[in-house]
Amino acid sequence: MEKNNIPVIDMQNFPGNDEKVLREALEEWGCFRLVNHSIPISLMSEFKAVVKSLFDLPIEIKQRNTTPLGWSGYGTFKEHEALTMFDVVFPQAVQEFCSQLDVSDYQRKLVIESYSKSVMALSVEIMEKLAAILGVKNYRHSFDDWQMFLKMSKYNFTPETIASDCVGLPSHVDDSFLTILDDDSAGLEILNDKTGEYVAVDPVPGRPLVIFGDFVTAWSNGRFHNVRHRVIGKVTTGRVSINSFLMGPRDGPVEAPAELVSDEHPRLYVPFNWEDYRTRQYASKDPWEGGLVHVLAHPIKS
Ligand SMILES: O=C(O)CCC(=O)C(=O)O
Ligand SMILES: [Fe+2]
Repeated sequence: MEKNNIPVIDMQNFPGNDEKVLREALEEWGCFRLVNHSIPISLMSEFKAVVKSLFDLPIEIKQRNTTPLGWSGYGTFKEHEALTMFDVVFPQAVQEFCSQLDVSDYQRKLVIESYSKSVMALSVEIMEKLAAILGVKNYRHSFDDWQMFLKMSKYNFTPETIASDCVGLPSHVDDSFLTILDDDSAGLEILNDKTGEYVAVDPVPGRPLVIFGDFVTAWSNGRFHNVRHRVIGKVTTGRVSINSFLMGPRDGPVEAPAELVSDEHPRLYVPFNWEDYRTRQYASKDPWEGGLVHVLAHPIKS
């Protein structure tokens, strides 16, 4: 556990004591810090350096970054600009991103492709552990075909915006199963539901943070927690963060597997397609409010 109480999971301690820690992290926090994981630390820092260099490109080049998803690609929001690489399971998708931004073959092969593979493999490993904890067998071998996208963000805070307690990204829950956030960006805060207070998540080099989103709550039939979080202005050096979002099945809905539904635990959420869910969130009046309320199996009558 860290000084702010955020659980720390050792990926090598399975089976072992960390199964219990992982369960508690999911039931209480909706996030945890990772140690002894499979992404090489040198690759994390090389990838970060490449991402920083992409943000230094002229705006006309950054604007070439588009994806098949209407709501992603290069965009700006207040102090924040973002690039997206969609569907990292496919080398063609990585290639497409790299050609949009004139990335060299060296950087593509040795850094961007390697990082994408590595972060996807780690997400699959985490999902397998979640399935094992819940006793879910049907999903065990199919996570590696799930869709994942990478959102790279740069926050251009100034001394003035920092002094005015600037929120770089408002409080929200992720529309994802899980999000792996790279290791060294100050300013992230997560909400501790028990105390109702935000907790600062300090950067720890080599130790990414895993954040659970709405889809894990739906899939686990309410057993696992998602977590509200936000980014506040702390540094003026251009805060760059890399978010790897594991979205869900390629050809099927997000739904609680049969093992998790019973008379005692009736289905809480109707099955949904993750892309429709996200599209609705983006179109909604308040996209920062969680979207689970729209997929309740028994909507609350007003
Ligand atoms: O930049 C960060 O640290 C977090 C960003 C985030 O929460 C998001 O993009 O969903
Ligand atoms: Fe987020």
